[in-house]
Amino acid sequence: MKIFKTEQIRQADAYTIANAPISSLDLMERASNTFVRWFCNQFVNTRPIGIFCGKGNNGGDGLAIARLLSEKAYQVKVYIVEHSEDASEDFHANFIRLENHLTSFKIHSEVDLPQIPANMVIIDAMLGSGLSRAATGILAEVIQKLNDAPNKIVSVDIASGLYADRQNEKEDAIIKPHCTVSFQFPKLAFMMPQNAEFVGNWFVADIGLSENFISATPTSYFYTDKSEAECKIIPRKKFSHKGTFGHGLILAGSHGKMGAAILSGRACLRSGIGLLSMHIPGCGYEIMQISIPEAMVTVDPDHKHLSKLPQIESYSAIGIGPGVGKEKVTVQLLATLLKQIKTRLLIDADALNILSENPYLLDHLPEKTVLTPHPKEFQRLAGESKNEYERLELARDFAKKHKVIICLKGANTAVVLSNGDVHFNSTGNAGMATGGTGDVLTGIITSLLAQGYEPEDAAILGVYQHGLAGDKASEIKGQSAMIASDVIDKLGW
Ligand SMILES: NC(=O)C1=CN([C@@H]2O[C@H](COP(=O)(O)OP(=O)(O)OC[C@H]3O[C@@H](n4cnc5c(N)ncnc54)[C@H](O)[C@@H]3O)[C@@H](O)[C@H]2O)[C@@H](O)CC1
Ligand SMILES: Nc1ncnc2c1ncn2[C@@H]1O[C@H](COP(=O)(O)OP(=O)(O)O)[C@@H](O)[C@H]1O
Ligand SMILES: [K+]
Repeated sequence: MKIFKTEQIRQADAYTIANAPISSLDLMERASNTFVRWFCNQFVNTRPIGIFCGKGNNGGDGLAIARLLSEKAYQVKVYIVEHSEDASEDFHANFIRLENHLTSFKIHSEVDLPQIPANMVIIDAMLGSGLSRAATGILAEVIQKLNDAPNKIVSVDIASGLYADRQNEKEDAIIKPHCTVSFQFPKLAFMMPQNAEFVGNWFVADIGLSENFISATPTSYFYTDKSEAECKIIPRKKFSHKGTFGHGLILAGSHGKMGAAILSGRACLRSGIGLLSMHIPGCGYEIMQISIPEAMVTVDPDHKHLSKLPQIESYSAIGIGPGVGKEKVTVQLLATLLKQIKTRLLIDADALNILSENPYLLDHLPEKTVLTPHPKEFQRLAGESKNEYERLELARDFAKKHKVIICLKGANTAVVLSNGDVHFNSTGNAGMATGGTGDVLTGIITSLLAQGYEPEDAAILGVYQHGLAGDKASEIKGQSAMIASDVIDKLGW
């Protein structure tokens, strides 16, 4: 699914109005109807509804929603926050339509603020994607009051006060909704961890903007949903054999960290690879043979750390990093690997930290190497950033400069391609914030690379499958009890 910036959403709006054709008022009616259909599935009509409207088109939506809900026998109270003398045309039109149904209450100043019954559901339609400056004055006061109340809040299109695609200041007044119903596209703001409390659960309501415009308009931001992930899967053919699915090599583990090697190896085998070899330090030999009988093992001459690169010519993909540490001998091994490698490569964990501490190695990264840093590893690699928008831009610049693919891990992992495109992931949950889940991701993506998936697809699909397995694991174990091995158990499609 594409993610458009505010300006492009406005253009999609205008294009649809001109070409559908449909009047802008009818488009607002359609959007409001879509919202109302969603709302009626969530909330019964015995609960009182309070709709807080601004005076732009977001407020116009609020007025239309008020009328449509009252037609469905909801008890609706409409409050208009008088932040400006002027109102948009469609706000006016909906204000007139509403007059026959309901009286509205104007909020000019703090004294006009209503008492809010505890069971009232609040619909936030004060400011939408037209936000051009921070909410101040009476808007900020209403936002503060609603945030302080215990009531459920549903934001129309986007929380009032939240910029759709740029950074807010810390002190900005922004609604903290329980959920947001966004028109046609998710907003870039929804992908940023720092905005979690200003988004809540979010849903996309298809309001029928022009398909032609959407498909013809380029964007750098995407959201990987089920259908997009599934269409990347290459089916296994009936007469295929283990040679069809590649032979991967994972270099992982050190004394005390053999678990990382085992997790990545198991995940790799559970993701469809034909053959897997593990290169590990001497101390891990028996552990590995017993834990993963399906994997072949090459043993490093060093007992505790990886020090010597094995023969690598025969592998279709190589993954390196989980639990390897940063010993000098391991730095040397990575440098040799970068010089010799001719196949697909994934670099994770301490192997990324080695890159950060030896930046000359970055010049030797093969094109389309997949890097899987968590935020701290990324910071070591690419430097500090003031906020998550800046971090994303830093990742895009880094990926373009070094022609690599970066999986910036976290909720909504951002897969940043070497052309600067960003694919945010839709799966996964906070139960995955536990040691070893990153090693599992290394195994999955290495497996897909070995099977011949293009690195872009291996990264996007691997991240999706990892999160999906995490979601299945959390259904059974719950988020607190699940561990990385549970994620591996739930792999497969
Ligand atoms: N294609 C779409 O996405 C559609 C959008 N619609 C609605 O239209 C909204 C956008 O409407 P508008 O562009 O009128 O903008 P808003 O309703 O978000 O903002 C209203 C007006 O307030 C002013 N304003 C901005 N920031 C302010 C602030 N901090 N304090 C006071 N005033 C401020 C601006 O001049 C803006 O035009 C969307 O969020 C959505 O709810 C729907 O009606 C129909 C279709
Ligand atoms: N809150 C979350 N929601 C979704 N996924 C998460 C969350 N927290 C962590 N994850 C996922 O779990 C993995 C953690 O990786 P990492 O930090 O490298 O762990 P480790 O080094 O212990 O293996 C990443 O793939 C990340 O996207
Ligand atoms: K809103």
